[in-house]
Amino acid sequence: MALTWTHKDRGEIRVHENLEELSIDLVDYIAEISEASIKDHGAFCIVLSGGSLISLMGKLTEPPYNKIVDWAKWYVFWADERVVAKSHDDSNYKLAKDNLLSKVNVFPRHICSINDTVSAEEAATEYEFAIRQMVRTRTVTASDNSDCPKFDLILLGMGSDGHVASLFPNHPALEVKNDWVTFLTDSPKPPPERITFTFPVINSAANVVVVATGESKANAIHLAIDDLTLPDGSFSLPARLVHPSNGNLIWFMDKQAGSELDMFKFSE
Ligand SMILES: O=C(O)[C@H](O)[C@@H](O)[C@H](O)[C@H](O)COP(=O)(O)O
Repeated sequence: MALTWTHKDRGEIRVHENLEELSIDLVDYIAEISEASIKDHGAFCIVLSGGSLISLMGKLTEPPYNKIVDWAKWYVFWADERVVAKSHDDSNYKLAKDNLLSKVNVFPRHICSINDTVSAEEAATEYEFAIRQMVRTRTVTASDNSDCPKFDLILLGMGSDGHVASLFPNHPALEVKNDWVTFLTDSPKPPPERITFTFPVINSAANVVVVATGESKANAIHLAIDDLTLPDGSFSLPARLVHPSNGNLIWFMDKQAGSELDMFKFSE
């Protein structure tokens, strides 16, 4: 049984017994937001990340989800991407294509991945331009209160250092305000060249999910959710900067990742 609660300003927290239970809850939630978005504006604009998130979404390729989700209305984006060839094992696009997108009926033209033949800087510029065109043509909804897209759902993994997308602790990319997509050539986690959505875009989404599993994430989850004063400011913990201004935030985790949360400790 999951332990769930709503934190006064950190959104909803769902701590699951195991990965099986977490993945069922996650795909149920994705299917629900997909249906609601399509009913509301005829499309579902979903943003993926890399890491274990993709295997946790695997049940979407199985019954009943593969039959009930309206894949033709999906538009797929990435919160971050490694600047490598799309055929490279490090590519987040390849990870999602091999394990998810090739198994369902999303139109290839609705899959918005980066240009893998240019530099990180050019790839970021082109990716932002492509998204701006999609906002202009209203495929992607515009935010009501910022100059940003309002994605229906942004799915983020979280590293044990608290990074989300390719926004790493104390990196200047955390402070980018005027670009939707920025680039790194010095990522502390390899590969070094990446593009990433910036916080203004993440925090303009209608729904944001952070997924964290395993004991190595427990301290970062505690620092991101519980009311703590961080010794060197919140820039040391990117996950703490996930704060949708006008949207919902849900944290999906297993009990290992949630084991240092105040609420989880009190409930034991
Ligand atoms: O680009 C990357 O290096 C990864 O995509 C990374 O950002 C990942 O999302 C987190 O580290 C969580 O990964 P796990 O869920 O596999 O721990």
